Amino acid sequence: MTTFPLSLSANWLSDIQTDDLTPTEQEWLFEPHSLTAKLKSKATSFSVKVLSEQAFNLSHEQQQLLGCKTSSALNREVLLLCDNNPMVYAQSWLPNNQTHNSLHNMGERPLGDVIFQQPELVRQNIEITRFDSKHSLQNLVTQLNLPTQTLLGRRSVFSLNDYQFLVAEVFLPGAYLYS
Ligand SMILES: C=C(O[C@@H]1C=C(C(=O)O)C=C[C@H]1O)C(=O)O
Repeated sequence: MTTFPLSLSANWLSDIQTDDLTPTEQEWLFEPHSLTAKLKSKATSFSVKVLSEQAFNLSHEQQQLLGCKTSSALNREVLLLCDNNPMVYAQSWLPNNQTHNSLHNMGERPLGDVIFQQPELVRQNIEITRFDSKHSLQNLVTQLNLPTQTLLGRRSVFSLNDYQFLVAEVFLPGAYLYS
């Protein structure tokens, strides 16, 4: 039985040694625009499977990352699928805010299709990490019948005017980034 939210506890680095990454890994990890759009450009069909969407308090680290006084947030966890193959596990943290609940209850619409349409969107720096074969994330990989392997992930804080939210993405085995 999977308990959400999944832990993405890791050593997130904003200055990872890029010479440890292949050009393809760098291309995907540092993609500044919508990952949804990039995946759609590679696939015949694209879909979002919502794994969990729930009210959940931000951790102290997340509150610091977001400069957020409140801890209450909406946690959203999805799979992004290309041609019905799960490519990315994404976890977003949307602080509760009277003015910005437009990103709540997105259902199977990808966040990226909404936020990248907004000219005021600002993406702060992208942090990268690796999840080794012992990380608890591998339970999801096994449930998806995918092979255990070291996984690459990225996360960044986005701002829409004075509203900050956190998006993390983990590239699953078989993702284009590993090709
Ligand atoms: C932020 C984006 O939205 C994508 C879609 C998400 C969702 O629907 O929950 C979450 C993270 C992203 O992979 C993007 O396309 O870059």
